[in-house]
Amino acid sequence: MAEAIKMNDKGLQVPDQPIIPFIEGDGTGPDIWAASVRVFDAAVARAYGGKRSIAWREVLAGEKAFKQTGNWLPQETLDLFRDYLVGIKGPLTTPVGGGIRSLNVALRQILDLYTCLRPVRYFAGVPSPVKRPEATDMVIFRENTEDIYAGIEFQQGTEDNAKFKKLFSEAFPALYKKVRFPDTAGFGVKPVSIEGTERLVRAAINHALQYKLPSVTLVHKGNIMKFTEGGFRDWGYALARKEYGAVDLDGGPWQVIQRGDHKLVIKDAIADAFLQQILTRPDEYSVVATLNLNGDYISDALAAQVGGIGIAPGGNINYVSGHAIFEATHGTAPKYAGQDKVNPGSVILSGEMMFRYMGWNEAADLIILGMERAIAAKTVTYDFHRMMEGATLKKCSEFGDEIIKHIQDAPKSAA
Ligand SMILES: NC(=O)C1=CN([C@@H]2O[C@H](COP(=O)(O)OP(=O)(O)OC[C@H]3O[C@@H](n4cnc5c(N)ncnc54)[C@H](OP(=O)(O)O)[C@@H]3O)[C@@H](O)[C@H]2O)C=CC1
Ligand SMILES: O=C(O)CCC(=O)C(=O)O
Ligand SMILES: [Mg+2]
Repeated sequence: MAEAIKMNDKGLQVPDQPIIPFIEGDGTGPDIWAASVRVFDAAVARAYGGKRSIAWREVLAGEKAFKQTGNWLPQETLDLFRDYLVGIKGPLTTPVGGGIRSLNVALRQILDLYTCLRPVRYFAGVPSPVKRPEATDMVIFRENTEDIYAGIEFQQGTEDNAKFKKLFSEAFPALYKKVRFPDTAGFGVKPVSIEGTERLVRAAINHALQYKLPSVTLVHKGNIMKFTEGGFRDWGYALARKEYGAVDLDGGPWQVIQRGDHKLVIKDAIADAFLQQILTRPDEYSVVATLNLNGDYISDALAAQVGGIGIAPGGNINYVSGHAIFEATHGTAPKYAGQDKVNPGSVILSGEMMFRYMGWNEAADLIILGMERAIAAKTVTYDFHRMMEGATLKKCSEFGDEIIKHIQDAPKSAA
C-alpha cells in the first residue's frame, strides 16, 4: 500500500511504497522528467525486485499550474509536499524584473528548506574546460531562506519606495547620505541571522564529520558586508567552537575539530578570492558553507568546472523536520523546450540524492553506475557531444534509455 514518508525521533521512516510528489517543471522540465522517472523506476525495480516501488504523485506549479488553476503555486502543492515530506521537482521559470517572484525560492522559504545541498564531482570522460576536473570534489551547503533572496525590495518610483526612503532618511540620516542617487534608487534588504547561519553551518559540519572530509570553508564577503556576511563567518566559527569543541589552528581564525583520527579544519574565504581559487587550487576545498546569493553563483561556476550544468544535482533540505525537495541546479533552458534534447542528468542525479536521503542506497548506487557507464560509452546529449571526440549524440529520452540499459545489465552484486 502506498504511504507517506514520516519523520520521528529515530529519523526518516520510509515505507516500501512511498508516495513521492513531483513537479514536472517549465520549459525543458517535461522532457527531462519523462526521461528521469523511467530511470528512477528502473533503478528501484533492479535494486529491490518488486519489494519496493515509488507511488509518484504529480503536483502542479509554474506555467502548468497557472493554466489549469489560475494559480502559480497552488495551496494543494504546498500541502502535499508538507504531508509527504520528500519530493522532487523540475525547474520553474522566473521572469526578470517584474512579474512573479521565484516559485523555486518560494517553495524553499515556505517549507523552510534551509539547506540547498549541491554536490560537485567529476564523472570520468565528461568534457571540462579545466585541465584537472577530477581535482574538483566539493559539496556546497548554500543557505536557502535568508540573504538578499528574502525578496524584500522596494521598487524605484513606487509609493512603498517613497515610504521606505522617508523612514530610512529620518531614522538614519548619516547612512541615507551614502545613497548616491536616492531619487532613482530601488532598495533591497539583506537579512542574515545567527539562527539561519547556525543551522546551515551545523548541517555542513555534520556532513563533513559523517563522511570524514578534510575541511569546511565558510565563504563570505564579510570584508565589505560586515554585519551580514561578516556575521555569517563569525557565527559559523563560534558555532564550531560552541557545539563541536573546535580549537584555533595556529592562533586562528582557522579552527580544527578532532574526532578520533579525523581532523576537520574549519576555515573561511572571501568570495571573490574563493572563485579564483576553485579554478587554480580546487583540491584545497571540500565542504563549502555559504550564503544564498554566493551559493547560487558558486553552484553554476563549479558545475561548469566539472563539465556543465547538465549534470549538476541538488536538494533543498530541512534536516530537523525531514522535509526535502530535490531539484537540478540549472533552470528551464527555454530555448530547448519540447525538443527532447537537453541532458536529463541533473534531475536524474537529484533523484540519486533523494534515494540516498531515503536510505535507498542500492537504487542510488545503480543510478551512479548507469550514469558512469553511459558517459564512458560516449552515448551523450548535445552538451557533452559538442565537446567530446568520437561521441554518439543521444536525445534526452535516449540518454535515459542508455542509463536504464546499464542499470538492467548491472551484475547482481551492484544491485
Ligand atoms: N531551480 C530552478 O528551477 C531554477 C530556475 N531557473 C529559471 O530558469 C529560467 C532560465 O534560466 P537561464 O538563466 O536561461 O538558465 P538555465 O540554467 O535554464 O540555462 C542556461 C544554459 O545552461 C545550459 N543548460 C541548462 N540546462 C541544461 C540541461 N539540462 N542540459 C544541458 N544544458 C543545460 C544551456 O546551455 P547552452 O546554451 O550552452 O546549450 C542553457 O542555455 C529562468 O526563468 C530562471 O529564473 C534558473 C535556475 C534554477
Ligand atoms: O528561482 C529561480 O528562478 C532561480 C534560482 C536559482 O538560480 C538557483 O536556485 O540556483
Ligand atoms: Mg542558480
